Formats: sequence, C-alpha cells, structure tokens
Amino acid sequence: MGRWDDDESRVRVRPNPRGSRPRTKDRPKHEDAVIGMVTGVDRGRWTVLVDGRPITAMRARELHRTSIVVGDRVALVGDTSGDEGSLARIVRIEERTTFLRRTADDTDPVERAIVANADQLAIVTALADPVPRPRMVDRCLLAAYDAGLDPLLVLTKADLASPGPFLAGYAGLDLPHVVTEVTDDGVIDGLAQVHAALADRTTVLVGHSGVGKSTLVNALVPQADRAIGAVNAVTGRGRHTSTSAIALPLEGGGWVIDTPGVRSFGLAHVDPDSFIDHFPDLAEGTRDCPRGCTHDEPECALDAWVADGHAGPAGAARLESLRRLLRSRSGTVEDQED
Ligand SMILES: Nc1nc2c(ncn2[C@@H]2O[C@H](COP(=O)(O)OP(=O)(O)OP(=O)(O)O)[C@@H](O)[C@H]2O)c(=O)[nH]1
Ligand SMILES: [Zn+2]
Repeated sequence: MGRWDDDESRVRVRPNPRGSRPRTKDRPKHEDAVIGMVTGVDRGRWTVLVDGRPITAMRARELHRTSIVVGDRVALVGDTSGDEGSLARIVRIEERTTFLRRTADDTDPVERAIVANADQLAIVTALADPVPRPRMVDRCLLAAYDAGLDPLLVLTKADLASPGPFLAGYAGLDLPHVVTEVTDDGVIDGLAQVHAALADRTTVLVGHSGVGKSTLVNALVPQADRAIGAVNAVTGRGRHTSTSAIALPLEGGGWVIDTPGVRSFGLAHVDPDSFIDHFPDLAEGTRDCPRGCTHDEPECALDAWVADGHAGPAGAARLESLRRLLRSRSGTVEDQED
C-alpha cells in the first residue's frame, strides 16, 4: 500500500463494527438547530451546506473528538448566516446510514473515517497507463460491501485498452460498470453513462494517481471550482493543497465525493470472518467447508468448488485474491500488490 495522508479524522476502533451510533442524549437542548450536510473538512473547520448556503462551523465542545466527516448530516447552532467570518457550532451528528472508513494498513487498529451516508463507491481504474490492479479493486470492493455501499467500476482510458480482459476477471460478480475515454477533441466518451450511474446518488470516487479521476470529476462537475471556492473562502487553502474528501453537487441531483487522499483501504476494521461474504461469487462454494473454516486452509472446500468451474473462469484468481486479503489481514504477509 502506498503512503497515507493524515488529513482525515481519526477515530478509535469501537466494539460495534458498524460503529455509527448517533449522539442523542443532548438532542432536546438544541431545538432551534438547523440541519445541513458536511461538504468539506479542513483543519478543524467544517463546511456545512444548509439550503444551498455554505456555512463554516466548528465542533461543539460537547462532541469532544467525535469524528465528523463529509456526508454527515449535522445540527448547527450559533451564527448560521454563512456570512464571511461567521462561525457556527456543530452540536449533533444525525444517525448515519453508511460509514466508509479505512485503516492505514490491514493490521493497524486506528481507523480513519472517510465519508458518511454515501450509497455508492465508484472505483476508478484505468484500463492502461497505469495498468489495472485487480487486487486493489478487490480490496475496494470489500471495503464497499463492508460499509454498505454499492460498488461501481469506472474504467477509464478505453482508448488505450479494451475493457474486455479486465471485466472477464469479474464475470462471476456481474459488477455494474461504465467505460470512458477521452477523445481527440477532449470530449469524454461514456460521460452520459457515468452521469446516469451517479444520478441522485451519493457516490464516493476512489482511485490511484493517474487513473483519470480528476479529469472525470472536472467533467462531471464543471462548476467544481466554484463549489470548492466556498471551502477556500473558509480555509484560505486551494483544492490541490487539501487531501481530505470534498462533496460536489451534481447538476441533475446527487453528489460526487472526491477523495484525493485515499488511494486504498486498510481493512483492519473488517472482521476476517466476513471477508467471504464480500466475495459473493465465491460464498456459495463454502457449503462443504469444515466448521470454522478460515477459507485459507487445506480443508477448505473452495478449491474443489472453484476447480469444478462453479465460479467461472475468473474463479481461481478471485479465490487467490480472497486469500491474499485474508493473509494480509492476519498479518502473515504484506499485500505488496496495492
Ligand atoms: N489516453 C487517455 N488519457 C487520459 C484519459 N483520461 C485522463 N487521461 C490522462 O491521464 C492523466 C491523469 O489524469 P488525471 O485526471 O490527472 O488523473 P488522476 O486520477 O486525477 O490523478 P491524480 O491527479 O494524480 O490523482 C492525464 O494526463 C490525463 O490527461 C483517457 O480517457 N485516455
Ligand atoms: Zn473454506
């Protein structure tokens, strides 16, 4: 895995793996609060959108170090005018429907919260230059399933390589995907399909450097600079100096959440016993496994099941991928591929 940027909130692992309990105890105190959505976070200041109006806010003392991330719905009190220099106070975080997070690596217990309330994870992968990394994609898929987000593959640079071979690796999964390429006149072919896949949804975009994610975000949200301007007015920092997530509104409805600092997902917060559930193309093959099978042991029934062709031609690679993730998670090997 690559290096990590630390510009995200850190939270300690909690016993509840879904871990997004709202704080309800101080609810009656703030009946006059207004509710907004967090669209950006930077150095202890949150940008919260209320009725289309960006408001700068700080975290109320009573929330202590509770992490508040992009996508969170929060209650604001104090100066909620959004006027220059004004500062509101976040006094409550509404219950989260989903919570995407990661750890720095597969054995590090410190979680980084990434995004709340998203419903889709778009894994942006170039078909060439840089070459696709199926293991990295598998890791993202696992993180998406675990967080309760629907995965979407966005395959870029189709002008350089055909999507067929890469998609064949996922034949057993029937993953939703869109394919794009920048044409000679600078237009993105496939952009309409991307728009359709994102419409009215809150989609987190992740991808390695150079896959064409910025190209895509700029095409999807041409007014991105203005939207980002709201954040800059608050922090005095430009987009390119910030590595934290930012939510951008899509014209027809829905949100795109760009995550410049996130290149991969450490999975220390995910129970290894649940990994197999996040490989739906393999899960069925565990019926004949011995009780308590880790699926990375000689008695595992998956080998025979995959060899019999039940998981299709991609089965062996997917099983290998599952096992590499399991070994990386247990700390026996480091996953060098991503
Ligand atoms: N051939 C080809 N090149 C593309 C395509 N999309 C983007 N690129 C190029 O790929 C390079 C990387 O694109 P970016 O959009 O900057 O990639 P990124 O994923 O945002 O990378 P970072 O900015 O490093 O995070 C640029 O030179 C783009 O012009 C495409 O569809 N085909
Ligand atoms: Zn097994």
